[in-house]
Amino acid sequence: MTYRFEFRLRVALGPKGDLFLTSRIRNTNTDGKPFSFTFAYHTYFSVSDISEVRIEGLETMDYFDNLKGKERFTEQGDALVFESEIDKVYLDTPPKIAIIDHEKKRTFVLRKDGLPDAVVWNPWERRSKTILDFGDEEYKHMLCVEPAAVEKPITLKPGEEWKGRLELSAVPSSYYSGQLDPDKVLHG
Ligand SMILES: O=P(O)(O)OC[C@H]1O[C@@H](O)[C@H](O)[C@@H](O)[C@@H]1O
Repeated sequence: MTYRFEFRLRVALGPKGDLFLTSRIRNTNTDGKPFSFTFAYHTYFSVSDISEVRIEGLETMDYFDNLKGKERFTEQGDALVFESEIDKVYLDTPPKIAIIDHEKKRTFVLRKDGLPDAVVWNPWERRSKTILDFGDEEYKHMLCVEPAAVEKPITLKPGEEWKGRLELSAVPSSYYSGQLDPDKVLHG
């Protein structure tokens, strides 16, 4: 089935280097029909060493595990850490998520709106080798955290518009330096 829609992406850089991405999708069907879609910003973050980074903001969240037949689980531990392939869709996530890179003394802060879910993906060693445009060792230095609307597709009637906003900031500090209170990052 084909649909007419308009997609607008606004990319803006703030004075401190913050990146603002605003997507707008409008149903421009002339036949009166609604349409549904899912959406994700496939944002790849550069990290020092995947085994040393952690994500705060997703602990205790429910997720679908794409590596286990999309079964639903609940995250138990503290911050998320990584030691093998991951492809999970976290559901109803908070508006702020932090990727803490202790070695680089840098934290990425994601602020999102209109994007309830968050995909977390790293192909790790074995799968990396099957991805043509992905170097065999690159998985060590990247992490995808993708603000998304995937669990519940968005449905737009003709004329209706959806907006999904993402703000990315890199904070030149670390959790341990004391300059960055994780609680303030996530809830401030
Ligand atoms: O290569 P892309 O489009 O950035 O996608 C990478 C990954 O993105 C994730 O959203 C998917 O859950 C993975 O299965 C996928 O492989």
